[in-house]
Amino acid sequence: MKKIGVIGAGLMGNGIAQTMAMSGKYVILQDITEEALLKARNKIEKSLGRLEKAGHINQERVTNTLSKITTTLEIEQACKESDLIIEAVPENLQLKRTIFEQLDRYAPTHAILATNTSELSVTSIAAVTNRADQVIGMHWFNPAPVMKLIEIVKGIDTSNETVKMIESISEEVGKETVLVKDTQGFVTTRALSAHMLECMRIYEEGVASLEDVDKAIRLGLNYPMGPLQLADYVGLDTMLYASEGLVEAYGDRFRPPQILRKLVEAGHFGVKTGRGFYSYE
Ligand SMILES: CCCCCCCC(=O)CC(=O)SCCNC(=O)CCNC(=O)[C@H](O)C(C)(C)COP(=O)(O)OP(=O)(O)OC[C@H]1O[C@@H](n2cnc3c(N)ncnc32)[C@H](O)[C@@H]1OP(=O)(O)O
Ligand SMILES: NC(=O)C1=CN([C@@H]2O[C@H](COP(=O)(O)OP(=O)(O)OC[C@H]3O[C@@H](n4cnc5c(N)ncnc54)[C@H](O)[C@@H]3O)[C@@H](O)[C@H]2O)C=CC1
Repeated sequence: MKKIGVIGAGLMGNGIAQTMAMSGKYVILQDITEEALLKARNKIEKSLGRLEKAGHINQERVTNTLSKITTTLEIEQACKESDLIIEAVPENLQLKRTIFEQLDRYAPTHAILATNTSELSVTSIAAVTNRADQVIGMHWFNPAPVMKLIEIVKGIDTSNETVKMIESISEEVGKETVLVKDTQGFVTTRALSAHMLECMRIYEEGVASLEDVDKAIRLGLNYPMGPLQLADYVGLDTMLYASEGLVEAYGDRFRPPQILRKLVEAGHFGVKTGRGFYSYE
C-alpha cells in the first residue's frame, strides 16, 4: 500500500495523514473547506516541528514528510489512485454511509475502505458499498502520531485478508493492533466512555472542582490527563455523539450528562473551539 486517501482533515484526519507520510506513504487529504485543509497543514507542521525539537526526527524527515502530503476538496481525487482510504469525518452514521457510497464509486477495485469511527457500526457502513469484504474499522487514537494503538474492527463481512492487510500496514507505520468484533463502542470507546461520563457526573454533582477531579484521576490513578481535560482534547461534540450511540446499544448507563449536552449546545467543543470544560483563549 503506497497511496493513502484520508477523508476529513480534522483532529484525527491530519494526525493520520502525518503518521502515514512519516512512514513514506503518499497521502492525499480531503476536506470540504480550504480553511480546514489549511488548518490541517498548519497542525501537521507544528506536530513535526515538535517531534524535530524533541530530537525524534531531523529536518530532512520533516521536509520529506510534508512533500508526501497533498490536499484536495474533491473526494474523487482523494480516492481514484489510493490503495487504502481512511475516513475521519464527524461521528454520524448517515454522513459516514453517504461518504462510503462515494468511496466505493471512486476508489480502485483493489482499494480497502477504512473508517476511523469511535463506536459506530462498521457493518452498517460497509453495507452501502459493493465491497463489504474490503471495508474495516481502523480506529486510531489522539494524538495519532504519538499513540501506539490501532483498534481493528472486523465487520460481519470483512474478509480475513483485509484484516491482515490493515494489521500489516499498522505495523509498518509503527503501531500495535488489537482485533475486535463489530459491537457498539468496541473495547476502547466503551471503556473510556464509562470512565469519562462518570467523571463528568462527579463534577456536575459538585463533589470536587474541575481541576480537582482531573488532578485526582491524573495523580491518584496515574492517567496522563485528567478526564475533563481529555474530554476537551477529544472534542465534546465527538463525545456527545459517541455517548448517544452507546445509550442506544447499552441503555441509560451511557446517558450524556447535562453539562456535556449544554457545552455542545453552546458551541463549546473543547480545545478545537477554544472553550470546553476549560478555556483555551
Ligand atoms: C464518550 C467518550 C467518547 C470518546 C470517543 C473519541 C475518542 C476515541 O475514539 C479514541 C481516542 O483517541 S481516546 C483518547 C486517547 N488519547 C489519550 O488518552 C491521550 C492522553 N494523553 C496523553 O497520552 C499525553 O498527555 C500526550 C501524549 C497527549 C501528551 O503527553 P504529555 O502529557 O507527556 O505531554 P508532552 O510532554 O507535551 O508530550 C509527550 C511526548 O509526546 C509528544 N507529542 C505530544 N503531542 C504530540 C503531537 N500532537 N504531535 C507530535 N508529538 C506530540 C511530545 O513531543 C513529547 O515527546 P517527548 O519529548 O519525546 O516526550
Ligand atoms: N477526536 C478524537 O479523539 C477521536 C475521534 N475519532 C473519530 O474520528 C472521526 C473524526 O473525528 P475528529 O477528527 O475528532 O473530528 P473533527 O471535527 O476534528 O474533524 C472532522 C473533519 O471532517 C470534515 N468533514 C465534515 N464533513 C465532511 C465531508 N462530507 N467530507 C469530508 N470531510 C468532511 C470537517 O470539516 C472536519 O475537518 C470521528 O468518527 C471520531 O469519532 C477516533 C479516534 C479519536
